Amino acid sequence: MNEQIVILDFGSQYTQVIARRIRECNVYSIILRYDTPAEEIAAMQPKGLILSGGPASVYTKGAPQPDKAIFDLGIPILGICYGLQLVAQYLGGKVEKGQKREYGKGTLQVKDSFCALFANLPEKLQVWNSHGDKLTKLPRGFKSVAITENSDYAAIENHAKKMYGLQFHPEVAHTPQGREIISNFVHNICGCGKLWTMHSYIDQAVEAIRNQVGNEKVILGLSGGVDSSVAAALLHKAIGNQLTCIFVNNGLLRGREAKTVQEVFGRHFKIKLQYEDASNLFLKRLKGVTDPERKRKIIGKTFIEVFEAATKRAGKAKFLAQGTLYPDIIESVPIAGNPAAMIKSHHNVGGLPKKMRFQLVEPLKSLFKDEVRELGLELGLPREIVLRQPFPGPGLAVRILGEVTPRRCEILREADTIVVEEMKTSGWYYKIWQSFAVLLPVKSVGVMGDERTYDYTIALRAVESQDGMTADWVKLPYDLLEKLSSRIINEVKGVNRVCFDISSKPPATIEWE
Ligand SMILES: Nc1ncnc2c1ncn2[C@@H]1O[C@H](COP(=O)(O)OP(=O)(O)OP(=O)(O)O)[C@@H](O)[C@H]1O
Ligand SMILES: O=c1[nH]c(=O)c2[nH+]cn([C@@H]3O[C@H](COP(=O)(O)O)[C@@H](O)[C@H]3O)c2[nH]1
Ligand SMILES: NC(=O)CC[C@H](N)C(=O)O
Ligand SMILES: [Mg+2]
Repeated sequence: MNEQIVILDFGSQYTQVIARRIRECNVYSIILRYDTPAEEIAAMQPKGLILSGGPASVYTKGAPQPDKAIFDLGIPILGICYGLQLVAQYLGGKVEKGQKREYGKGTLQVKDSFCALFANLPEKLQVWNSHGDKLTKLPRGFKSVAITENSDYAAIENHAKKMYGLQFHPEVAHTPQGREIISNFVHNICGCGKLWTMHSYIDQAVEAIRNQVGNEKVILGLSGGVDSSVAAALLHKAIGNQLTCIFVNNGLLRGREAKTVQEVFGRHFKIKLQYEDASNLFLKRLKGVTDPERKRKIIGKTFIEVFEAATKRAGKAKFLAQGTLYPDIIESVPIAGNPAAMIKSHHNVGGLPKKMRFQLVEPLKSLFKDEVRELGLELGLPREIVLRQPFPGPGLAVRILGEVTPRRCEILREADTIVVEEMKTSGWYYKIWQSFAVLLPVKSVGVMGDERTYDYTIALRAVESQDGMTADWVKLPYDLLEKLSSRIINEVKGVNRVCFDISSKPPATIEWE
């Protein structure tokens, strides 16, 4: 069993970030609901417990409370923000509504240089706060080990019980030395080694896959995206020829996508690859359709049809593998007023129905995206695949505004190829979340070689984002924009104008449809 740290989630928007930071310290961590019974936690034998932040106030009725028995497990506990307030309140301290919210940067002054949380750190640290409540009386047995401008209890400690609390957020990037604080907690206080690496994960995962699958056959839908590609490489390592990958060409792929997938997986890895060219069917069904949601629905439905027919041809298999990641399965605590309402019928497009007649193999379901990338590189997948930018399931169809026709696909594909090339050459491709071209259905007048043109417009989009939920447009250098514009207009027939999208999300979205 892995050494692990358990994080109880009280609804903080940063809970997953805490888990990732711990794993970056080469320690396995999992997130559980705040009310998970202490017995269940004890059975997992964690080396330490972290109580996350959360939007509630500990003194209000109905505020989320942990099973009180967690305080008697005898393992180190670190409370962050709401977590600190819980620890303090439970052990007899006092938490009240503060005079004003403390939000943003603050300076932490470490008062007790012997506190293990701040080992090897300077006396003054920049930290990031986001709270309105205030600890006004320390619980018995605790002392204050650090203060900020606004708080005498920015960090508290009960050395004997190994209980700690931080009023600020060590997990966010705005606390530059937060990583060291978390490392101090998991290594020095909880005594974890550095056992969690993608290299060691491979052996573990291979064994688990073999145990689950036995001699049965496994089918995997391979999109060429990061998740299914890494799943394919891992499964192939575990079960070799028992794996069949199905790759559907929906006619909406990028320039060399179909070739790359066949080269990398078929020729290089020698994975059994079933190539389904359904591009004509998809394009036929999209004919005349301009509504973005209808396009998505048609593509999603057609994909399932094609995939199901393909699995029948692949021969009898008991298992279907999926590249499900950890963030997909974390049962997070719903936060009141969460605005993640349905804006686009995402992320199920290209997905498969739950009720297919297979049992599931999900070898990536305990991993975060950055871990999946690292794993892919460990497994020998090319950087071109592992470090690629996200590409939406419905493909170029949501980047061709209005009707999707073979001719328009061709134009966008050529422009897109230029964008990818130039972004890579200039070094920007791997620095940002996404960069791509969008084909607008408007034509405008231009002049080329003394002749009048009346052609399409390409919009360029480049965004910076952490998770795709919010995004800022990237201020690409003018000379790069100039290069992109001149290459696209000169090389792509049918385009005589290039624009640059300077909208952030919200209120715009990343894709145009
Ligand atoms: N063109 C395709 N051919 C075969 N399978 C596909 C295709 N597109 C999607 N899939 C399958 O459907 C799953 C869900 O697709 P989706 O694009 O929504 O997921 P994803 O998280 O982007 O995964 P990936 O990074 O593997 O693309 C993929 O992981 C893959 O197994
Ligand atoms: O797998 C996917 N299937 C989809 O249907 C889909 N739609 C958008 N995206 C990607 O999601 C992120 C956010 O996109 P939006 O701001 O356009 O909603 C961006 O990274 C988009 O590229 C999709 N990914
Ligand atoms: N970020 C948090 O955990 C906030 C805790 C609590 N709701 C406060 O405002 O103080
Ligand atoms: Mg995908």
